[in-house]
Amino acid sequence: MEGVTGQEVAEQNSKPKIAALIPAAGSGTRLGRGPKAFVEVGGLSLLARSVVCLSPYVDEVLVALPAGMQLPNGMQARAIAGGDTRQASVLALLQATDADVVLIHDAARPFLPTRVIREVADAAWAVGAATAALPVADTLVQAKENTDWGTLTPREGLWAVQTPQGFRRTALLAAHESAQQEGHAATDDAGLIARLGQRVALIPGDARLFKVTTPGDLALAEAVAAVWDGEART
Ligand SMILES: Nc1ccn([C@@H]2O[C@H](COP(=O)(O)OP(=O)(O)OP(=O)(O)O)[C@@H](O)[C@H]2O)c(=O)n1
Ligand SMILES: C[C@](O)(CO)[C@H](O)COP(=O)(O)O
Repeated sequence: MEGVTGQEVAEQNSKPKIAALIPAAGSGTRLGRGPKAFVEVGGLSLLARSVVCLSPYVDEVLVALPAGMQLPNGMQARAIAGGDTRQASVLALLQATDADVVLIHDAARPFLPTRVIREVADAAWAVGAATAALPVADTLVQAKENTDWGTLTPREGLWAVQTPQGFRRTALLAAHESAQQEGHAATDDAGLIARLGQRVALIPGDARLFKVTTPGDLALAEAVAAVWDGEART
C-alpha cells in the first residue's frame, strides 16, 4: 500500500453517500411535445422512469426542473430550478448535494439497466470518474451537404457516450467551476473531467439507454417500454 495515505484507505473501505442528479430542465425542442421530462411512454413519464430505476441504488435523488415547474405528487426526489443549458443545470445540482459520489443521468434516457448503474457507481468511487458508452457501430462520414459524400472517418476507438456518468462529487464540481470560469461549454460531464487530464473509466453501456430526442425515438421508447415493464431489469 506504498504511497496510499491512511485517509485514502479509509475512504476506499467506507461506503460512499451516493446521489443521483437528473438534469430534466430541457425544453424538448426537437421532440416538440413540451418539456420532455414530463412526456409519457407506456403511461409513465421519462423522468419518473429514471427516478424509479435509480432510487434503489442511491441515498438521494435530485432533479433539475424547468423554472416554475414542480415534481409530480409522490415522486421520491428533491427538485431544484435548472439553468439555461444542460451544463448549468448539472452545476446547480452539484451545488445542492453533499454526496461523495454523484450519478448524473439525463431524464431523456428512461431505461437504465441495473448492471450499468452498479458498474458506473463502483468505478466512479474507485477511479474518480466513469461513463456508460458504446462502441460506434455505424460508418461515419464528415459531410456538409446531404447530397455530397464527405470524408470517411475511421470508427475504431470511437465511442457513443451515454449516461449515467459517475464522479466523485468534489472532482466534478471543481471541473464545472473551472469550465464556468473559462467559458468552456461541453455536451457532457465526463468531457469536463477529461479536459483536466483526469481519468474517465468507460463502462459498457446498453442499447436501451438511448436518448429520446426526436419523435422517432419516442416511438422506439414505446416499443421498449412494452418489453421493459414486463421483465427484470438486469
Ligand atoms: N437547460 C437544460 C437543457 C437540458 N437539460 C437536460 O439535459 C438532458 C439532455 O438534453 P436533451 O436531450 O438535449 O434535452 P432538451 O434540451 O430538452 O432537448 P432539445 O435540445 O431538443 O430542446 C435532458 O434530460 C434535459 O432535460 C437540462 O437539464 N437543462
Ligand atoms: C450527456 C449526453 O447525453 C451524453 O451523450 C449528451 O451529450 C447530451 O447531449 P444534448 O446536447 O443535451 O442533446
